[in-house]
Parts: sequence; structure tokens; C-alpha cells
Amino acid sequence: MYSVTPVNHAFDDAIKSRIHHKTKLRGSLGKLEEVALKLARIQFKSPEDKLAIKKPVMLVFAADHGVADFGVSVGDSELTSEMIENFVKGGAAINVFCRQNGLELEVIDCGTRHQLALPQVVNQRLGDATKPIHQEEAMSIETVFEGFRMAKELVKRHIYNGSNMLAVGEIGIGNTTSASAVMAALTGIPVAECTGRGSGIDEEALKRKRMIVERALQLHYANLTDPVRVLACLGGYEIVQMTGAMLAAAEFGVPVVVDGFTSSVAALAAVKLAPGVREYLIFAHQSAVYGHKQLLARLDAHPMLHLNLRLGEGSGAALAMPLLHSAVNFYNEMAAVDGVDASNSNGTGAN
Ligand SMILES: Cc1cc2ncn([C@H]3O[C@H](COP(=O)(O)O)[C@@H](O)[C@H]3O)c2cc1C
Ligand SMILES: O=C(O)c1cccnc1
Repeated sequence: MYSVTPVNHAFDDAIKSRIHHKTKLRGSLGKLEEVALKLARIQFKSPEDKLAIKKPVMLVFAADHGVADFGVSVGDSELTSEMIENFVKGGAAINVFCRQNGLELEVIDCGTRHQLALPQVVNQRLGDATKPIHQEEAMSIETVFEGFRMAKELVKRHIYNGSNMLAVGEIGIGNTTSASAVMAALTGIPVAECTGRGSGIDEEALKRKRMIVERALQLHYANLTDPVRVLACLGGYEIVQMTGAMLAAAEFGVPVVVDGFTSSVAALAAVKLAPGVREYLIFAHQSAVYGHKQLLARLDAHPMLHLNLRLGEGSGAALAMPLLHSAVNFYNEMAAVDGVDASNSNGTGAN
């Protein structure tokens, strides 16, 4: 049902050999070498090909959450739309980093409470806000599939327009409550370990947030049997569409740069639905949000950056972009040393 284009491992030896023949110490470019290999597996039709990043796009998925009315965030739902206005005006952190690092930014309204009449925002609304997850199902199963369908159309449009790299981010007051619940349901990790301070709530609000996530898991216990049901019971419209975007990107053979905690939860859902998606995901950073470290470990992800970011919006993914360009450029442009024994190419660093 979820078709993923398998990445190509046939040139692995040739690509590794090329990396190890560069004029550098063996393994010395660390994670940049891993990224180059990963991109080559996705992009190469022949071992002589060069890597390329073309028209990278940052997709910021926005939505509101019924659970935001229950004191789980520093803000209320109006802030989601205020931030969207900020994105359109170009004044948010994500605007600055996208401008700086050559990413096109597109904002997608997946279902906000205060709909804005802004032509710059893509309308993929699945509703006004999800239902409070500790009281009822966030959305129907049909809505999850509708979200996947919409996300796929969006991804297809960008790929047909020439993009070969996507990044995902999000905005949605209350969405780390939903994301924590989805993480707990998909991993079995205790709620307290999946639930942190999100936008920066105090101790009392954190206790409340954990109780709400606990209650949501108890309420839906019998229905949390597969990732789609988990998303329907506990998810958010933006989380669903991020999951759908990653599934679609893997189907079309394009990598996705994943941002922080909430985006990584969507990545986990996508990987649970179609394990082959994992080879298309590049994890940008480990956020300061409690739970992200464990989540990344579950995904066997070793992100490039540890900057103590805790923003979301796609900020960490945008900040990782220059490193992705460096991975591509070292692979394409560095000179090769003659006479190095390629059979030793699995070595990891001289020291
Ligand atoms: C002004 C403001 C700007 C943001 N930009 C990203 N987030 C981040 O915080 C929210 C998730 O945290 P929580 O679950 O605690 O609400 C999301 O909107 C996320 O993108 C923001 C949050 C706020 C308040
Ligand atoms: O890491 C994240 O993605 C994050 C952190 C805080 C708030 N919202 C998102």
C-alpha cells in the first residue's frame, strides 16, 4: 500500500572507495561521508555520477490542537495563526534561516482554528483543529488518509517543479502533547519519558501535560493497534501531513531533512508504516526537548547538529542545509589520491 522506491546499494563499494580516495584522512569527514553515501544511494544511476541538491524546499505544516485548551503550552491556538502571518511577512526564525541557506519556504495550513485569507499559504485543511486527544479521537481514519493524499500531491508538485530535496517543519500550539502521545503509543516508552516542556511550560503544566497524555493513551488503548489508528486517535493534522510527505518523498525517490521532536515523531510513524522510508531521512539535529534523544535512538538516527534548539518550525533542518551542501561538494570536488588500496575502504578514520 505504501510503495517506497528502494535506494540503490549496488554502487556502495564504488562510492565508499571514491570517498576514501579523497585527499584526506580516511573517515575524517565523519557524518558528511555518511550523508554523501546516503544521497548517492538515492540519486545515482551510475557510480560516476555527481551528487546534486536542486531547488531544496522547506515545507512547514501548520495546524491547531483541541488539547491546547487544557493548559499544555505556553501559548494558545491564536498564536499558530499569528506565527503563520509572521512566516508570510518573512519575520520568523525559519524565514531567516531559509533565506540564508537557499531554501524555498512553503507554509501549508493543514487545519488551523483561525483561518487566514492569505494567498501565500497553501490550503490543505483537514478541519479547524483536532479534537482533544484525552477526550475523543483527534480525527477519523478517513481524515488521516485524506491528509496523506494531500501531502502526496504537494510533494509531487515540488518534485515535478525540479526539487530533489525536501525539508519538513511544523507550527501548531499544543502539538508536542500530541507528538508525545504518538511517540509513547508507537514505541511503548513510558509517557513521562516521551513528554517534555515543548514550548517551555513550567513544572505544574508539565505534570498536567503528562497526565493528559497518560489519559489519552488509556482512553484509546484498544485502538492503538497500527500507526494509522495511532495518528487518528492521538495525532494532529500537521503531524499526519508530515508523515504523508515523508511517505510520498520515499515513493518518488527524494530525501527529506527532518527537523526536531514533532517532525521526528512524524518520521517514526512513516517508518513504522513503510520501513524503507528510513533510507530517505536525514535527521538534522537533536533538539533540547526531552524525549527527542530517545526517539532518535529508536530511529537509529545520529543527527548532524546538537545546538540545544527547541523551536520547531523547521529551524534545525534549515540550519543543517550548509552541511548537506558541504557533503555534496566534498564528494564532487575534492581531488583523489592515486594508488590508495580501495579494498581497505571500510576503515573509519586514521586515529
Ligand atoms: C510563539 C511561538 C512560536 C513558535 N514557533 C515554533 N513553536 C513550537 O512550539 C509549538 C509546540 O510546543 P507546545 O506543544 O508547547 O505548544 C509548535 O508550534 C512548535 O512549532 C512555537 C511556539 C510558540 C508559542
Ligand atoms: O524540537 C522540536 O521540534 C520542538 C521543540 C519545542 C517546541 N516545538 C517543537
